[in-house]
Amino acid sequence: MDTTGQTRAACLVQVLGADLYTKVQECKLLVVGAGGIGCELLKNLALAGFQHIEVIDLDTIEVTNLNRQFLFQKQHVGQSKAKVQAFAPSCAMWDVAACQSAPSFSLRAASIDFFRVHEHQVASEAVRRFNPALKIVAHHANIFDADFNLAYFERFDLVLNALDNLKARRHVNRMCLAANRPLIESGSAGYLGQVSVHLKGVSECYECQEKPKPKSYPACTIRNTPSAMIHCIVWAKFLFTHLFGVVDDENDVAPNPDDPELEQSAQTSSDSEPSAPATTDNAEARQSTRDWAEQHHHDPNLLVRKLFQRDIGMLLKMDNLWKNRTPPVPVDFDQPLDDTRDNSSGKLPDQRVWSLQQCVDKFTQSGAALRDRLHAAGADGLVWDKDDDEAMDFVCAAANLRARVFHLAPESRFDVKSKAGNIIPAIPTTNAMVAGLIIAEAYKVLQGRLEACRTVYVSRQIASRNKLLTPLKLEPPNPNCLVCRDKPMLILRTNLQQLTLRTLAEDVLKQELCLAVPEMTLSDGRMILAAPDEDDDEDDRRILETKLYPRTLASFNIGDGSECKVTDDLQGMILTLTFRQTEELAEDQPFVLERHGAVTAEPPAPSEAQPSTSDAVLIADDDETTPGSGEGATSKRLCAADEDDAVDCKRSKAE
Ligand SMILES: Nc1ncnc2c1ncn2[C@@H]1O[C@H](COP(=O)(O)OP(=O)(O)OP(=O)(O)O)[C@@H](O)[C@H]1O
Ligand SMILES: [Zn+2]
Repeated sequence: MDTTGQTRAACLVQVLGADLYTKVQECKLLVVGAGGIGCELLKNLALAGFQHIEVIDLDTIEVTNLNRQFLFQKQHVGQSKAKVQAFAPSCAMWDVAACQSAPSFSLRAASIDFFRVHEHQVASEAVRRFNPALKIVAHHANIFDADFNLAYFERFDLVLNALDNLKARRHVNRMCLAANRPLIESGSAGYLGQVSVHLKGVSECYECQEKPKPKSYPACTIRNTPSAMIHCIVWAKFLFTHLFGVVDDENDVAPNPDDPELEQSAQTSSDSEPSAPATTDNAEARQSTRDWAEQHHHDPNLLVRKLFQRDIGMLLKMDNLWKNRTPPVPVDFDQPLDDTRDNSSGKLPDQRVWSLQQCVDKFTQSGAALRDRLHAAGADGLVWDKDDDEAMDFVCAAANLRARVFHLAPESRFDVKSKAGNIIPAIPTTNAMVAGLIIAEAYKVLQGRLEACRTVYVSRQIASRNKLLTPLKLEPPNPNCLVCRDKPMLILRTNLQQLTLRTLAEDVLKQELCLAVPEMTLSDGRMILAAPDEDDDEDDRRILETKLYPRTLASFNIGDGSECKVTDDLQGMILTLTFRQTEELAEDQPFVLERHGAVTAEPPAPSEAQPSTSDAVLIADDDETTPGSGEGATSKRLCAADEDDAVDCKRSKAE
């Protein structure tokens, strides 16, 4: 077989039939995400004969992507994923000869062969002719950008998601519903994978079934009484953001004298022995760690003593906390630090557990480097990233120092990184299977064989039918879905005297409901929240931040039973929110959102064939909570997950 585009086309016509091949050629595709699945998908799309593709990805290529994102090579590190992808398949377009010469017919193996052979010729004209018709437009951008609006989505026949986070997936789902475009969703986590098809009015939308929320921990456990290494890691990440991120005292990790456990104990013991004062009279306890650090020029040598000696001393004074717990032991910096734990022999540096002295050294070295970077960054501050070595060293050292203080087993940098970065092993084979399944479903959508579309699960254990893949019929839309149901209504139960407009806008609307640019209008016509306008200047923003956001809902005359209309023009969402006054919510739960007027039809029962982990597959790699951008119902809880949703929850480089 020769390798001309013509031969390829002839083969495709034979395999697909002329009708479907024409549809494939004419189909305008949007691919969102150009990572592990996205790379495989793009290669498949090119080989499958698709000719009009736009791809959007906000990220740049990292060395850690190279082991499984085969369209990328070493020289691409630092470049836009979307742009390199757009270039690679059209230039290096699939040398069929290379495929055939591979010992087994493996396209991925062939691609590696191809790149090895043609590394310096990828742009050559000879190769270009393999698929001269393929046009890929690449956007190095965030799918939330206003440019990708309804009109943009309407330009496509089909949207394919290859994302890694819930927030972006939810957004694309809404855009596809608004534009009435079919969406094929995909995800993988280790050996598990999933592909699902979402057709407006025909099948469930991506949000018809609620997804599990990222794990969070009570703030008091994190600040005062950690009992597991993950608590120390969450603490260390908040410490990083508090010290080096945008100034926000919500992220302070200093001992918390308002721990409800202290109050309870104080009440129960009020008749007997008085509890030690919770150090509220201590000026240092009231000063934020960030202020303290700034006052001391972020001196890491002073900081390490404050955090692991003085602050621990403060915690020890809250003696009610230690009645039933082993009290922490501050690091004694005046004694030689115990260096006995050295299990390094034969292990890679990242797999070694740092000694106490090494932790202190790493803390001070990375702390000094981060301080300098903070000075250069100015008000924007730094954002934690597991692939930023200094940031990772800082978190690893701080978490391990805290672990030792609280008698917890220290962990290697490798283990801390997988927890802090919420790393889920990514297996290229699973990604390849998922990408193949996406194409199979795309063909059915193009043929209009909607009844033949399936949600397909890839599982490790061969299911009862002795197959790795479990296809399930699509479920009809959930009549209670907040997103695809007509005129959805919600009830917000909260203390209207306490809940601020900021919490409503940032935590309820943006975080919980995943709206991109929400607006709120009360039933008397007053608009209390407007989407930012291009003409908005600094003053407008300052007014929102300093005058409107801190106001309670009651101060806007919102009372029990008040209603407001919430809209999001970008996502085409309109919903009604009814406020209900309550003072009975738990301390760490400032509000509860409920569906109103829910249709009582039984939600579709999960099929037995569905792998129990299936839900997690699509979102298991998700971590949305951004310290500093509000944590929704978790505002008194601290999330294990990473900051910036989109770019975090990375998959590992393993396998
Ligand atoms: N809001 C968004 N807009 C555009 N692209 C996004 C958005 N959110 C996530 N993505 C992209 O989706 C892709 C998902 O790919 P994948 O799950 O393989 O993660 P990865 O970032 O490539 O891998 P790793 O996390 O291990 O570095 C990423 O390239 C990411 O940049
Ligand atoms: Zn729905």
